[in-house]
Amino acid sequence: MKPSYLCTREEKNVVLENVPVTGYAAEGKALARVDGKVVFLEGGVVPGDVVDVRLSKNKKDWAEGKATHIRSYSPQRTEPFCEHFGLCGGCKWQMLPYEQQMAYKQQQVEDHLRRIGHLSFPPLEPILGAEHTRRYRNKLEFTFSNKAYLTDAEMPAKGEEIPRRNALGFHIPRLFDKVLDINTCHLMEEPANLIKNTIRAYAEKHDLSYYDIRQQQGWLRNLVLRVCSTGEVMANLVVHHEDEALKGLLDHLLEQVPAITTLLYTINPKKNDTIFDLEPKIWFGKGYVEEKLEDFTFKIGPKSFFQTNTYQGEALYKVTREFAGLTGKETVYDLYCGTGSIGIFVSRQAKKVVGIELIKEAIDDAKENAAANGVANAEFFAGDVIDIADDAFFAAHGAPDVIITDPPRAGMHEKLTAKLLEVAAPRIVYVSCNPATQARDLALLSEKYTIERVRPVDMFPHTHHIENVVLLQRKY
Ligand SMILES: C[S@@+](CC[C@H](N)C(=O)[O-])C[C@H]1O[C@@H](n2cnc3c(N)ncnc32)[C@H](O)[C@@H]1O
Repeated sequence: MKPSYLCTREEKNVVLENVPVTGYAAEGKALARVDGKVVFLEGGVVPGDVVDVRLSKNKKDWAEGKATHIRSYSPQRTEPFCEHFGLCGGCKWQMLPYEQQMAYKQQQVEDHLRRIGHLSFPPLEPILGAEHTRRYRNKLEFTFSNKAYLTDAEMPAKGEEIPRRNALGFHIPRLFDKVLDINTCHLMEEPANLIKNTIRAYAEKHDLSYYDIRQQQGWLRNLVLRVCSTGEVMANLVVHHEDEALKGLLDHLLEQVPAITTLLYTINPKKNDTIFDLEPKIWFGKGYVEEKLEDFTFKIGPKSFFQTNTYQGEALYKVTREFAGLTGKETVYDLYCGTGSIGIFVSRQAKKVVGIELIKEAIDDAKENAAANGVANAEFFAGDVIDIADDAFFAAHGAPDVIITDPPRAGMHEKLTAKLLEVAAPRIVYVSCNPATQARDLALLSEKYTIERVRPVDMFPHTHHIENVVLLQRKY
């Protein structure tokens, strides 16, 4: 049967054979076209592969499925570097050479601006790639589970009992209680793996229980690590309850890993793993670490937000500052400012910086970071940007010359884009971690603005994620 016939019917579980993969779509899904219909593909395939696909969704204009068999491999492919490739949810693009990953990311930004935003824009400036393509994250969170994910090869025959194994690693996407045991992760500098493996060896030797999230039983829950470019290392061990085993474990860890500069533990008796509403306790050290962007120092506590790739974070902020075109005379608004890092980074080139952020603790950090860096021309305000940035606020703090906006993945609220059109600052620099919502927002802003510059920045090599910076200039 010809694939085209199968694909034109709206049936699920259809298998298409010999499908050439042609590109990437949003969210890192590979893409094929079968008889004019777009097919989104999962299953670790890359453009140039020819695959068989089992469809899980089959609509009139598009379908979705998983590659069940790779008939021929793309010449673009390269050998993945990680032993956990294919199971772990991170570094999914490592079978593509880095140059190729960047080309796809750049293409994706361009496609979104064109197809979603229907925008006119100048040629994109070359994507700013990373020098550190591995071990680039300053934060990682590992999970303990008494239910290790078992590969097909490890699964017993039908009818036999499924063996139980402990795991310390990452959640398997879409399987909330299954954790993939990670031996070596390539996302963070050492001593990240050493810390993780030291704790695991001690826990196994002393028979310490790993948490069972379904049964709500067990002791060891999470391990949050920060390894900073400054050399500082913070570990926060999350356990279910106070226990006498804690002292032995933490002291052993400090002895084995002298590079740890601060060690904390957090008691989490809750059903879920979030620790933002819990108070970590300091076991050793000052209780926080410091990161540097140029010569600015940022204090990072166990609950603080900070760009997870310090090197590319700095690169992103440099592009943002360059696009802002500051001369020292401008009033700059930093919307969605987090812990104020962009605002602080541009403060020396601005007359004044005004930051707005939803999370109060982040604003507390922003104020502290500004003071610690001797930044006296920045003010930070906590609250929803839609509520705060009203006429009275702009009147009180001054008409903006430049607005920098860095919203979460969902992009800006329509009310905010409407407000930005009303305020009509001469320049807007839009930093985005989701070019799809950015393109949507830019289309609204195009009523009064033209796109002057576009530059993608790669913050997360080997993933499909992409950051994009756009400079908008008021038309009149
Ligand atoms: C992509 S982060 C940007 C952080 C910051 N610019 C940086 O570079 O570290 C988006 C931020 O927007 C904040 N946020 C989300 N919704 C918001 C809202 N409605 N009003 C103000 N801030 C919001 C989040 O808490 C988060 O800190």
